Parts: sequence; C-alpha cells; structure tokens
Amino acid sequence: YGFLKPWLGDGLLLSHGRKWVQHRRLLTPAFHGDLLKSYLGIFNQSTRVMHDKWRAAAGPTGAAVALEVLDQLSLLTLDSLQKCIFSHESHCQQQPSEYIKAILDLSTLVVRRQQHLLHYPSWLYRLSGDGRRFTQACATVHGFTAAVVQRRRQALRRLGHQAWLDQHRGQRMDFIDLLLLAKDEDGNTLSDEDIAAEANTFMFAGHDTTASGLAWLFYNLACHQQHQDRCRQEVQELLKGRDVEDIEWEDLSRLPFTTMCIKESLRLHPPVTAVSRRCNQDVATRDGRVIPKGVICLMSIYGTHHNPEMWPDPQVYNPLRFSPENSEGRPPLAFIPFSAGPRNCIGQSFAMAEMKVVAALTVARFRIRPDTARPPRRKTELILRTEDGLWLLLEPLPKGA
Ligand code: HEM
Repeated sequence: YGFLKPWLGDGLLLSHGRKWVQHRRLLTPAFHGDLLKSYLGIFNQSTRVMHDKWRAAAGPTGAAVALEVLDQLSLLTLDSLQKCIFSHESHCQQQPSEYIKAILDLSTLVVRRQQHLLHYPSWLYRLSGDGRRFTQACATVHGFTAAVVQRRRQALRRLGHQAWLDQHRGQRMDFIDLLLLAKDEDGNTLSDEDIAAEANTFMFAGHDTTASGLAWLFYNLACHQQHQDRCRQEVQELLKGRDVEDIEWEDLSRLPFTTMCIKESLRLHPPVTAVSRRCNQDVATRDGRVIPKGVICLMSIYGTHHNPEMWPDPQVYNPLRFSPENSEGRPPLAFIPFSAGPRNCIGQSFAMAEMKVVAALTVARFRIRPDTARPPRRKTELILRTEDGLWLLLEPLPKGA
C-alpha cells in the first residue's frame, strides 16, 4: 500500500487510527441511497458515450467489431467519477485529458514499481525515469484536485453556509460539496488537504476496480450466451414502451437476474484478488494455531471465492448460485469482493449501481461474443487484469430488438 501514499496521501484507504475512524464516519453518508440516486444520470450518460464509440467502430453496416474493453471501461469509470466527484466534464472518453492520463500513468507506475526491487527505496526511485514520471503525474493530479477544492471553499466562504445551500437547492451535490459540508457531532470538519486526499482516493479506488468487474462480466456473458439472453430479456421488459433508454434508480432492484450475473462474475473474477492486514493482536485459528501479533497476512479473496466446500465446481460460471434459494444458509464471508468488516469498501453500492446501469444498457444495445483469436490470460496487478487487454466481439443490435 505504501507506494500509493505520495499519490493518495492520508485518504480513507491508507489512513488508520483515529483519523480513519473520524473520516469514515464523515464520509459514509456520501455513499447513501439518496445521494447515489443523483448519480444515475451520470452513469447512463457515460455509458451512452462509450456505446456511441462502439457503434461508430462497427460502421454503417453494424457488423460485429473486435474491441479491447478493459481500457474503454476504465475511461468510462473515470469519466463518471470525475463528474460525480468534481462535476467536471473532461470528455475523456472522446479526447485526451491530461488529468486522466496522469491517473492512468500513476496506476501503471505503482504496479511497475512493485515488480522492480531496486525501485523500492524512495530516494532511488525518485532518481529513476519512472520515479520522475511518477512525481510529475502526482503534481498534475494534486494540482487539479487542489484547484477545485480551493475554488469551492472560496465560493462557500463568500456566500456563507446558508446562502450556499440555498443556491444549491434542487441541484445535484458532488462529492467535493459533500466533503466541504461534512461535520460530525463534535463539529469536526475536513481540511482542504483531507478533502483532496479523499477525492484522489475515490478516483483511484473507484475506477480500475469497477472497470475490471465490468470487463470480466462482459467476458463471462460472452462465453454464456444463454445467460446473456436472459439478461437482455429482463432489461428489454423493463425498458419496454419508454421513450428514453435510461436505467432509473427504481430499476436497479428490478434486475434480479442481471444482478446475479454481476455477483457471480465478481465471485469468479474478483477485481481485488487479495487484501493484506497486520495483526494488532495474536489471532487464534480454528485448528489451534496462533498468528502472532505484528505478522502481515495476505488474505486471498480469489481463493475464498474458489473454495470448493462453499462453491461446488468453483471454475464454472453459474449465476444461479446467487438465486435467493441457493444463497440461503451460505456464510456471508464466503463472498467478499468488497472485503468485509469495518474496512470494507465504502463505495460498494456506488459500484453495484454503476455496474448494473452499464451492464443493462450494454446487453440491451449489443450482443457480446468472445474473441476466440484472443482469449484473455488473467494477470493480477493491483486489480485482476489480463496480459494483453480483454478483447470481445461487439455486435450492435437494432433499437428495441
Ligand atoms: C467493483 C468495484 C469495487 C471493488 C471490487 C472494490 C473492492 C474493494 C476492496 C476489496 C476494498 C478493501 C481494500 C483493502 O482493505 O485493502 C476496498 C476499499 C475501498 N474502496 Fe472499493 N471497490 C470497488 C469500487 C469502489 C468505488 C466505486 C469506490 C469509490 C467511489 C471505492 C472506494 C473504496 C475506498 C475509499 C476504500 C477504503 C475503505 C476503508 O479502508 O475505509 N471502491 N474496495
């Protein structure tokens, strides 16, 4: 986790102790239903931009086109996050954006540093070409975030709290607004530096993870046309008779089979394959052994999701494992794509909502098939990726097909 520190600072992912407790309490409301609801329009809009690109790539004949989807989905999730966090439209799915490029560079550089022992000491890393690029990209990201936070803080000071709230009545608040206004019961608020660290953390923690989840979902649906057809039918019934092909907040609970497909994909291909923890006390295991205090444990989410005692035929993609009947009695910790306990993923409802919107609209508009010439080879980096991208065949469907 340490290599992320110069980029993310003391955001939720990397902070601990009292600071983490206080921030987690302040930030939790920002991920609740009412606020998430206001982001649905953004998810629909970002998905439409990606689909327009896919249709353009397919050309006027509408023939199936082979596309690498992992990078495209990363851009989609970055586009959505930038709008939800900063209300900023970079149009990064259509044109290059310096800020988005810096985030993509930072993600790549962190992984490269992990694989390069000589780059572990910070002083040596700073002297290397990669280290210099890392410093440059951090400066770009920090400059962007600090400028937004300062502008908002000034506006809040100029208008005063009440007038600022009145001006925003009926409008969507973004994460920066919420963090500026956040106050706990003791009156504690977040400093500009805290807000920037949290915003940078959300950009990092929310983009590649969701993109990986979606890319593997599309792959699994491509390999199992019967499940894809059932999702499509579910979505078409939902959208029947509507003028605008948008997924609304209320629709999210009306996509039970699509949700089962997403969960089964998160089981089979969890975007975060492991988390590590340092024991802060001796931990007794069930077989009578003890993990001593201070030891760092790597907990495998991938391994947990492939435990044959919990998941018979664990390599098989079977969404029906998540039907209400089949889920009955299964221990909750058998399925932990978002980790578990107090340090679980704060963005899980946000991620599930975004994945449902993108998945539903994609099966409604495209048939997805595997690209048999380029089968994906799993590669674990910070998230579950592939050796050479994830290639799929996408065939545009006529509207309302
Ligand atoms: C499919 C998508 C996602 C997956 C699979 C996922 C998974 C995880 C996991 C496994 C952790 C625990 C990490 C650890 O302890 O080392 C985590 C933490 C976290 N996630 Fe997510 N995540 C996803 C999407 C998001 C989104 C969309 C956001 C924000 C917009 C987000 C924000 C965070 C934050 C801030 C933490 C740290 C929480 C804390 O320590 O209090 N994640 N996520």
